[in-house]
This record gives sequence, structure tokens and C-alpha cells, in this order.
Amino acid sequence: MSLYKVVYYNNLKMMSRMFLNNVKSKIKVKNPIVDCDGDEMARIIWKMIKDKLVLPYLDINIKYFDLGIQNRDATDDKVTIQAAKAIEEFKVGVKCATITPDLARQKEFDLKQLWKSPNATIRNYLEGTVMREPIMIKNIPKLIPTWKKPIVIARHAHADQYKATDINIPSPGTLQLRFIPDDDSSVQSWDVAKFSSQGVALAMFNTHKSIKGFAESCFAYSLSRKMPLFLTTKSTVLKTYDKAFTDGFNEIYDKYKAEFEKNGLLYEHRLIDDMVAQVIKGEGGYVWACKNYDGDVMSDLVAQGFGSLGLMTSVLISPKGVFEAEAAHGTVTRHYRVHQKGGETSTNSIASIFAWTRALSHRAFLDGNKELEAFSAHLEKLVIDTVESGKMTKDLALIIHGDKIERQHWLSTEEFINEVAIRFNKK
Ligand SMILES: NC(=O)C1=CN([C@@H]2O[C@H](COP(=O)(O)OP(=O)(O)OC[C@H]3O[C@@H](n4cnc5c(N)ncnc54)[C@H](OP(=O)(O)O)[C@@H]3O)[C@@H](O)[C@H]2O)C=CC1
Ligand SMILES: O=C(O)CCC(=O)C(=O)O
Ligand SMILES: [Mn+2]
Repeated sequence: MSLYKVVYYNNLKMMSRMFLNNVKSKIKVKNPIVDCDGDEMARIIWKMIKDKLVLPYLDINIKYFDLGIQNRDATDDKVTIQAAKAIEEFKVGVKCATITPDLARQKEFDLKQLWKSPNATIRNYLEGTVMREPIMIKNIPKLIPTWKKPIVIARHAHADQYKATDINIPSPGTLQLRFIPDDDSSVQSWDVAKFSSQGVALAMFNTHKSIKGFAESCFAYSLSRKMPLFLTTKSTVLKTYDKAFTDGFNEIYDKYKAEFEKNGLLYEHRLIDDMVAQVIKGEGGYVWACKNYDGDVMSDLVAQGFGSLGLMTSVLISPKGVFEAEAAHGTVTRHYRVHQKGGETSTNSIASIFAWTRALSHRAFLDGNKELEAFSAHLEKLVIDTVESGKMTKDLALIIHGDKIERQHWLSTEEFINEVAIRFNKK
């Protein structure tokens, strides 16, 4: 079995029918799923999804880890690494968006320290590639009208800025980079900068092993989806660092070249600035392999271009044979502030629902559980049917109605999830 298998439903209607025809009682799920809870509006959505769309239908052993900021602080962030290890053990995890604290958050929650990003901790532990793909829904116009087919961002999930040493330079002086080999060869050092006043510096790294693992997952994934692959870097500027990516991909491509050509698929390296311009004028329909930071930024751009951050799925596929699903967006703090004041919110829960369906379908695939596979497909179909019937959250309604939007055009956060749940019960 390929380590990089991702289940996609080509025939949602047929799978959904299978669910309706066959499922009489709660579906038994043999092996556990690791559930990582999160923060703010995302946490509120998470609970509603579990209570209304998942737990009533599944007899499932959920290994729960509370990655909410208060519990990470209370456990000195040990809970995050425990969650990563549990995902490694049970092979399938699903994660709610979490706060990565900055100084303002430290003050807000009276945190012991500025804990690291839980996403970076988990992804660095599991390694692998984050595949981000927009959910395309017929009646939601794309903000970038030239886009006709999905653009899948394949984001290298290991290191670079997300495992960097990120420091203040307190006074004038010389900054050096040193490499001390484990064997007897001599120490090497490089002068990075001569500071005449205070400043900042960053040291980041990656490994050839991780880069080649990234390349492997991108080629395997592109082939399985029959989509061309583009890798972007700034190798003209980072002549050594980014060349490690172009060389690593070329090496792995040798293995895939014949299959790519047989399927009429293209692999090409492009400079990132050239690519961003091409992306806007092209029609989509490819996998875009991005370095870690580029993938973070570009996936939000692509998500918004296709409609909303609430429609961007995100799955981590790891060479350890492990799978983690999440939404690409964050905790949606601006909406949460409204909720805290008792106001009505309309936060899109679709990407979080799809985090659950993608994790469950991977569980189904690993366990050979056809009923669970049909359940996940059915839930995805209900969500899409709900939006196609005109019932949606405000982010989507705004794309359709623009400044003519009225209250009747959209549902609140809870109303949308209730609407999906009602459809479930109608059968
Ligand atoms: N995977 C993770 O765990 C991630 C966590 N974060 C964390 O999330 C927190 C908030 O980050 P922030 O930069 O505001 O990014 P968010 O992605 O949470 O939100 C940014 C804006 O995008 C729109 N948006 C995002 N998701 C949705 C949705 N589901 N439905 C409707 N609109 C949506 C909203 O726009 P509008 O206000 O215009 O409606 C929102 O204010 C931070 O603490 C950050 O650390 C951030 C990214 C990923
Ligand atoms: O981990 C974080 O702080 C941000 C994560 C993020 O933005 C993403 O996964 O897209
Ligand atoms: Mn991001």
C-alpha cells in the first residue's frame, strides 16, 4: 500500500446511496481516531460537529487531546507532543485550529511562556507533506473567475521557518554560523553579518531526507490524482538552500518520469515569482509543491481565490504512514470576539467538517470499513447539497450577493450545522 494514499470520492452520489441503503444502526469503527481539540470559534464549531454530525452515527473510540491554549499552558505543552505520538501510534488524527501565542496572547491568557505553534510541533514530529485543496461548490462563484479546476497546494511540512532559531541581536557585534561535525573533520564557520547596532537574525535548516520525502509524496500524489506538478523555489537567490529542493525533486523524478510521461503529466520547476503570476492567469488543475512558508501563505491565497478560507481542506500525509486532517484556516478570532460579546456569528464549518470526513475515510481505508467510507462520503454530499440548496454561511453568501446581501441570505454558525444535521435525519 502506498504511504501516500489519500482517499477521494469520485462518485459521492453513489457512495452516499450506499450509506442510506445499508446503514441501520451506529457504525462500528474498529480502531481509534486521535482528536486534537483547539481554540476559540474553531473549538465551538468542533464540538457542534462531533455532537451533531459524528457521534450520533458512529461507535468510535476517540483518543481526545485538549490542545486548547489553557491546557497546553497547564501541561507545559506536553499535551501537544503526546498528541503527535498518539497520531503516530493510531495512524489517523484530526485537529481543530489552535492559537499560536504571541505577546498579546501571552498577556490575554497569562501564559507561562510563548509556546511554540502546535501545528509546527506536530508536523515536525510526523514530517511529511500537507496537501491543501479547495472544496468547489457549483453555486459559489470563484473570486478569481479564470480558475476552473482545483489547485492543490502541497506544502512541505518540515522545518525552514517553522523550526528556525529566531533571535534578537542585542548589541553591536559579529554574527557567525558554525557547523561542528560529529566526526573528526574540522569545524566550519561563516560570518553572517557585522552588526553596528541592534537587530534580528534567523537560522533555518532542512534535511535532504525530508526534502526527498516531500518530493516522493508530491510525485505519488500527482500521479494518483492525474494532475501535473510544479515545484516553486527562489533558487536564483538561495543558490544552495533552494537548489537542495530542485536537486531532490529531480532525483525523485527519475523514478516517476516514465509513469508521468505515460499519463501525459508534466513536472516542472518554476521560480516562485513567475509561478504566482501564472497561477492567477491560468485555469488551475495542478499540484503546486511549495516550501513550508510559501505553502502557508499561498494556501490562504488559493483558498480565498476559490471562495473562502472555510472551504480549504488540509491533510498531512507522512512517510511514517500517518495521516492528519484539519481545516487550513485558524481559530477565526474576529468572529470569536463577536461571540464572546453575545453577538451572532456566521463562521463556515465546512473545512472542519471535511477534516472529520477525510480522517474518517482514511480510518475506513486502513481498516477496510466500507460502511464508514460510505458515511464519510454521505456527510460530504450533505454539506455540498446544503450549500447548493442556497443555505450557507455569510462568507459564501457574500460572494453571491456582494453588497446586496441581506440577513435572509445566510445562516448563523449553528444554523448551518443544524441544517446539515436535519438533512442527515431526513435520509
Ligand atoms: N491550523 C491552525 O491551527 C491555525 C491557527 N491559526 C491561529 O488562529 C488565530 C487567528 O488567526 P487569523 O490570522 O485571524 O486567521 P483565521 O484563518 O483564523 O481568520 C482570518 C479571517 O479569515 C476569515 N475566515 C477564516 N476562517 C473562516 C471560516 N471558517 N469562516 C468564515 N471566515 C473565515 C475571517 O475573515 P472575516 O473576519 O473577514 O470574516 C477571519 O477573520 C491565531 O491565533 C493563529 O495563531 C492561524 C492559522 C492556522
Ligand atoms: O501554526 C501556526 O501558527 C499557523 C499555522 C498556519 O497558518 C497554517 O497551518 O496554515
Ligand atoms: Mn496558514
